[in-house]
Amino acid sequence: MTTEPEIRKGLAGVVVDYTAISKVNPETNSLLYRGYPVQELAASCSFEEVAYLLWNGELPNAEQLAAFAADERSQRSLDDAVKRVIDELPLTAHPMDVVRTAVSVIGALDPTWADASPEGNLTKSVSLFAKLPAIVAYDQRRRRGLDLVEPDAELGYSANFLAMTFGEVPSKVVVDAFDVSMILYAEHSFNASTFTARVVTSTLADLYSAVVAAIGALKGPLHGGANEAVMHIFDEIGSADRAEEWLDAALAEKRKIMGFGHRVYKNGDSRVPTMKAALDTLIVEYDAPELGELYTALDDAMQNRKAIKPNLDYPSGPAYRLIGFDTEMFTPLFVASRVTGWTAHIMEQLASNALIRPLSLYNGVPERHLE
Ligand SMILES: CC(=O)SCCNC(=O)CCNC(=O)[C@H](O)C(C)(C)COP(=O)(O)OP(=O)(O)OC[C@H]1O[C@@H](n2cnc3c(N)ncnc32)[C@H](O)[C@@H]1OP(=O)(O)O
Ligand SMILES: O=C([O-])CC(=O)C(=O)O
Repeated sequence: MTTEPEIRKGLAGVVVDYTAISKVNPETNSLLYRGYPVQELAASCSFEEVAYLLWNGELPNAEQLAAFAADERSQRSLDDAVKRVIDELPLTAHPMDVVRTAVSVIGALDPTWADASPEGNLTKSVSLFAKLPAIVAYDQRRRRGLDLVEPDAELGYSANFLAMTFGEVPSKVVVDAFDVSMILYAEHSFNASTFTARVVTSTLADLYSAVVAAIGALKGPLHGGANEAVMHIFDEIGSADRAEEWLDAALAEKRKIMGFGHRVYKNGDSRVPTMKAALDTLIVEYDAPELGELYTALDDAMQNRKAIKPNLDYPSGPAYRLIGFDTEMFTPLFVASRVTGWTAHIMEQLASNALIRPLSLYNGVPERHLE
């Protein structure tokens, strides 16, 4: 008698490989990047330092950081060919499609695309890290009928990102909150988009192909697209006093409440308290208490009805709204951050590669033959 193999839908609970990049521990509700708690990194480091850590395994010393920052700052501008392609894309294209296309064009223009050595892939990773803010900022501005703002090599990553988007550097509170969001979004083990990048890499396709595929996976509302979807929900609800009534109707319709729930964390996402604290600073900065009230009202109602905790997308959506980004730009912001984690995983996959090719159990029509 043959026993049927166990099928784990969605690979839930399946451990597929080792990683030394990050550890998600739902029991202790913690997240470590290269051994460091992400909360400590968010409190004491810049996003540039965290990117360096993810790629190199150690935090940079002052000299290494200066060299890394100079390298990043020198690569922030977009090639004219990339700008032209972005200009050609209609405004009906979702900003994630614009980012995906722009990264694809950058890959096609890179004559060293096939160099998959660790040095070659690190060079490509830093280049994408440096250019993604320009892509996102340019797309945000063109949607508002505004011209591109050139990068400023005097500014750090987040201050420059915001200056390229809004034409000026906002207050330190805003830059710091944005930087914290970039750090928190950077890496999260074998999530769907990172696993996608690893699957593509496992075929020995190039880094750009893996990143483009990962962007596609991140777009969906069950993954990165949830930060955008949270804001649509907030707009539907309108104000805190309507949250319970809205939630009951949504649950009665069997809707998934975006920004809540997680495949790995069942007792709350380790990053939420840090991002909620950053959101709170923005609520004060922009004098927007009603947004905080709505946040709390929906969260409280969700705990009463379903006891499902918020994930990182729940506080980051309203934070990006307050900073001034259009809602559909939120997931591209996630891309700008997660490109660090994706590329670290691409290099880790290549360092000990095995083609990723699981099995399936056939349940179609039995064997049959042409007459
Ligand atoms: C940065 C990130 O990518 S974090 C994730 C962002 N995604 C979201 O916020 C989308 C909303 N959340 C969800 O859809 C889910 O919680 C996921 C996809 C994130 C995780 O889902 P899974 O691990 O597959 O859990 P699953 O979907 O099986 O949920 C288990 C139960 O909780 C319910 N549930 C889970 N999340 C939610 C939610 N957000 N709203 C309503 N019910 C939910 C499910 O309906 C299911 O109920 P059932 O057992 O009665 O059918
Ligand atoms: O880990 C996951 O499944 C989703 C997530 O939170 C992330 O990618 O940051």
